[in-house]
Amino acid sequence: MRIHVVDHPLVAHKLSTLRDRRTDSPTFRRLADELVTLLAYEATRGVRVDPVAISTPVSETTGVKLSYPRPLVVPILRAGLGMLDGMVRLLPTAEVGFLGMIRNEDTLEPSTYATRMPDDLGGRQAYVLDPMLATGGTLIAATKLLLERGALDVTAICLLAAPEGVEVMQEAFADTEANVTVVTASIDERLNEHGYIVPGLGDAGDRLYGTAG
Ligand SMILES: O=P(O)(O)OC[C@H]1O[C@H](OP(=O)(O)OP(=O)(O)O)[C@H](O)[C@@H]1O
Ligand SMILES: O=c1cc[nH]c(=O)[nH]1
Ligand SMILES: [Mg+2]
Repeated sequence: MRIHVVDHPLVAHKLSTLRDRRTDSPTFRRLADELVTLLAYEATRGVRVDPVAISTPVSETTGVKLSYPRPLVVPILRAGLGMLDGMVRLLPTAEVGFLGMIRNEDTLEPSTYATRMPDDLGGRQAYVLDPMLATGGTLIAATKLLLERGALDVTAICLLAAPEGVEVMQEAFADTEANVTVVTASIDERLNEHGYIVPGLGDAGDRLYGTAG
């Protein structure tokens, strides 16, 4: 598995405001949207394109267009939904599939409560959206499901990652032939005893949707 930390002052600036506990939900949503577009620029570096002949007003030349089959974008509900608009702004022709997953607050084990995407992902490049890679349980399960359905490669865009989650992802996909990549704005210090990323940003879903109580 490949991990890419996007090192850019604009990303660091937006992430700092996102982390701040005083940032309200509307601002949090806007920043998450802006950040995913910046991360997606790096994450799509390997998106497949085909050559295409074009005529400019001056001459004939060769350009490129996205290959078929189209890329598949998969937000992991609920928090990943806050990253969807920012992603499809960059890849407007992508197909979108949905995975609803929640991790148990006591065991930290993920469970899947909704799956809505093509059964056959043969030849598809998949982009998973989830703001938080914590223990890694959720992203491992999502990536396995996509690879089992035939995805050519899986690129996850996570706003934040914990070192523990990165390590288990690396172990889980060490022998996988398909390319698995995680693109993130930061690898934080650690997980706390509740499985939350430190310093992190708290519960991404609660902060996006105003359910923090
Ligand atoms: O790496 P892990 O330890 O598996 O944790 C990460 C998961 O936890 C959060 O979702 P959550 O279960 O809070 O669901 P939500 O998006 O509905 O809030 C987050 O959005 C990831 O999906
Ligand atoms: O820090 C964390 C860990 C998991 N899920 C979150 O929303 N935040
Ligand atoms: Mg949550």
